[in-house]
Amino acid sequence: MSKKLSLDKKYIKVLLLEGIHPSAVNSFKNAGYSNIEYLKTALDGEKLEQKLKDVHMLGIRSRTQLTPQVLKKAKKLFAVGCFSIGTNQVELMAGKQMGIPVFNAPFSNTRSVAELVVAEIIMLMREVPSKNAAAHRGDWLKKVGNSFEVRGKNLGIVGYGHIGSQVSILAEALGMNVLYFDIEKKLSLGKALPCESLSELLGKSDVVTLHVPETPDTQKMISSQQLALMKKGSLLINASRGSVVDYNSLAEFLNSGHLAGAAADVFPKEPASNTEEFNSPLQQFDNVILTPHIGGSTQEAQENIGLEVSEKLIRYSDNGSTVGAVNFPQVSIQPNRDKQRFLHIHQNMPGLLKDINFVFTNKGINIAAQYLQTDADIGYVIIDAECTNCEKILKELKAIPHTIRARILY
Ligand SMILES: NC(=O)c1ccc[n+]([C@@H]2O[C@H](COP(=O)([O-])OP(=O)(O)OC[C@H]3O[C@@H](n4cnc5c(N)ncnc54)[C@H](O)[C@@H]3O)[C@@H](O)[C@H]2O)c1
Ligand SMILES: O=C(O)CC[C@@H](O)C(=O)O
Repeated sequence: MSKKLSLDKKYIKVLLLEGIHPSAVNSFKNAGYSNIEYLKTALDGEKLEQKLKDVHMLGIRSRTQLTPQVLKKAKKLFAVGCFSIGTNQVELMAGKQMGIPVFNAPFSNTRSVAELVVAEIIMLMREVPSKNAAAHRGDWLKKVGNSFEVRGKNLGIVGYGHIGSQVSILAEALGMNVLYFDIEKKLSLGKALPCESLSELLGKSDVVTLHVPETPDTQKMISSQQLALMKKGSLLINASRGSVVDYNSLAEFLNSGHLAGAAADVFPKEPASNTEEFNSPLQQFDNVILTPHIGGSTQEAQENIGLEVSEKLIRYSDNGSTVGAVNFPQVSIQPNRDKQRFLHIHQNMPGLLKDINFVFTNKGINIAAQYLQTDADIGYVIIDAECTNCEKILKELKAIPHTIRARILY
């Protein structure tokens, strides 16, 4: 066995923000990490930058914004875990250019979101939100009004990914006709039918539900123009991201009665903690369900996310594996404790691997195994070598032009 070279786990600082499920803390502890700080809230600005100064691994949910400026100041940060599906809160390209892989949990809360959406479809179709609000004020609204069964109604799903497709199955079990629109070709589940365009879907649906990621293309993808295409008396549900819908326009269409109701779980500006005030132009409407970004907030989902993301961070920290990273070349690798393991992250330039190998071959050091993956921007190589002068080797690896980061793992 080699002598111990890497940073001892007790010195690897893990910071978990935003009340991540305690399953993550247990998972780090079980893997030998003891330097863990756990906060219930998000941090921003100066407070976040100060806190990150000595942090090696950071866990966040959807509220902590990791901008290039914040990342640049976090000199020791070597990995980020988003304990969520969305990763739009992190500047992924900046992270990559700084050699920081970002991991997430792409599946663990999808069922929870789908269940909430199905519940909201039924509640909105039965006008429960406005009847409930009236009852709280002492008014008794016992009338059929515009209450309908969901059976036989058209549900339009925008974004037929992990969540959209589960909503599709559940809604079809309730007797709804499912239509969907996705920019990618998707396998239709059950009897669901694809639409050629967003406009086609909007014009045909009694309820529209949004399940797209936040991207430049999805910014305000539902605004006045699209709302005007929706059927009179139809419903809109947004549990994707706040930036996807122009809520001022939605408020106008609710005001005019063109839309019969809506549900929103996500907002362009969400409070950083439960003590901050929440404001939205939708607050004036009894026929709108407002929830505080809790689509994925169930015990089942949060426990699974805690385990899934912490395990990805631990595998990267322990072995160098980047499987599941959303901004990094993926290297799947097992530990090889009989050798010394080096990680080298560099800008993807021709000839760099030759320079890296020269550091070893020039000293007659045997490279036992090498794993390289690249993307258009960076290269990530793991080298298992048999060396005695590892610190010197590391120094030379760091000195290679276009190196972003180099470390000895063990
Ligand atoms: N409310 C919550 O608590 C909560 C929880 C989980 C996820 N989310 C949000 O839901 C989003 C979707 O989650 P998912 O797991 O289904 O993601 P996914 O990646 O599995 O599916 C997203 C789908 O949207 C499609 N898409 C992308 N851009 C599109 C466009 N312009 N028009 C039409 N389709 C487009 C993609 O091709 C993909 O099929 C996440 O990105 C996240 O922002 C919210
Ligand atoms: O946990 C949260 O803050 C919500 C995360 C959710 O929107 C997701 O993208 O998974």
